[in-house]
Amino acid sequence: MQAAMNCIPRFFTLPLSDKLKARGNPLCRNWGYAGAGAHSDRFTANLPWKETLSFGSDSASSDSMVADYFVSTLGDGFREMGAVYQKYCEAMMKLALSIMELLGMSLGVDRAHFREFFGDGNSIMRLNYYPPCQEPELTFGTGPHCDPTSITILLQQDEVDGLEVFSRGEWRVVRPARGALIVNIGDTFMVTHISLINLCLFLLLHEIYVLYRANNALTNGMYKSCLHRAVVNKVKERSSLAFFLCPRINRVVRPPECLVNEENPRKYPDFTWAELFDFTQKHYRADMETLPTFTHWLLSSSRSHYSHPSPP
Ligand SMILES: C=C1C[C@]23C[C@H]1CC[C@H]2[C@]1(C)CCC[C@@](C)(C(=O)O)[C@H]1[C@@H]3C(=O)O
Ligand SMILES: O=C(O)CCC(=O)C(=O)O
Ligand SMILES: [Fe+2]
Repeated sequence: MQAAMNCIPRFFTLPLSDKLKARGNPLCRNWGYAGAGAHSDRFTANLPWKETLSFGSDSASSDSMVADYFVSTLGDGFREMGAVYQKYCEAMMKLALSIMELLGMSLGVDRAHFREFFGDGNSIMRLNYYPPCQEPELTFGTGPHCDPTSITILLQQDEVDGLEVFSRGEWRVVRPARGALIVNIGDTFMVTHISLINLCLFLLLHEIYVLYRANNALTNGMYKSCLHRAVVNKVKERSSLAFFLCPRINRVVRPPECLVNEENPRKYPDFTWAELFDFTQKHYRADMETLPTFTHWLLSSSRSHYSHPSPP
């Protein structure tokens, strides 16, 4: 984990000409380097005070996808960095699937259920780099949002506050703890009537702080996903590593039968992860209202709902 954290400033302090080699990607518009005032090609206001490098991490498609991305995009001089992030993404995927197994056990479904649902997923790895800002009160590193993805495993740089979660009516600092990972649950994933205490105890034993309030498509409207943000400061740069677990791009997101009944009718239409992801990339900047806004957008489109052809 430390090697992965140390590589962040090594990349972002490169000359801009080197970083721009990673801008854009033919495979996925979300991948690549987004420069100072990230996403200026996508948004015209409230640009986040950060630079990011995002890339795919699909264990199913190749066992050297991340390493290959760094060498093919940035050159042979980045072979070692690619190897560090290849290993890091493999470890995050392994952890994420174990968390999914735990959630499956807590839900009373077969422990392989979510492992299979996400095992061939199109996950995203993102390096966040937040330079110091002279007027931090006028901007955000990453504005208030719920991750549209399924779960996020976040590693924060030590000793620099930045991550905040909205809980019990106020913004609360999630203080970095050496060696700790933070797991937050996003719009796509389901956390249902599960004994979250057990989940927290399990994860805390592994020094993983679980930020949850999750409801989402697969929960059929029972909880809200974790609202969080990253603030910046005048003095210290800050880095973070976000591993976003996602299902396969064409996987249909729908709640299990046991969550839908007369008292609890379907609240979200069937949709594929590609539809939600594309919505956040082409039509709407993910915030705390992404899922309801997406649902309204989807229902007002002509596509038939609730009856997506069953996934391949
Ligand atoms: C699917 C994604 C879109 C974002 C990266 C991943 C999960 C988190 C999303 C994001 C960070 C939420 C805040 C707004 C955003 C535009 C950002 O600040 O980067 C979002 C990402 C994105 O759309 O690139
Ligand atoms: O940098 C952080 O602490 C949070 C980043 C985040 O929320 C994100 O990238 O989705
Ligand atoms: Fe986030």
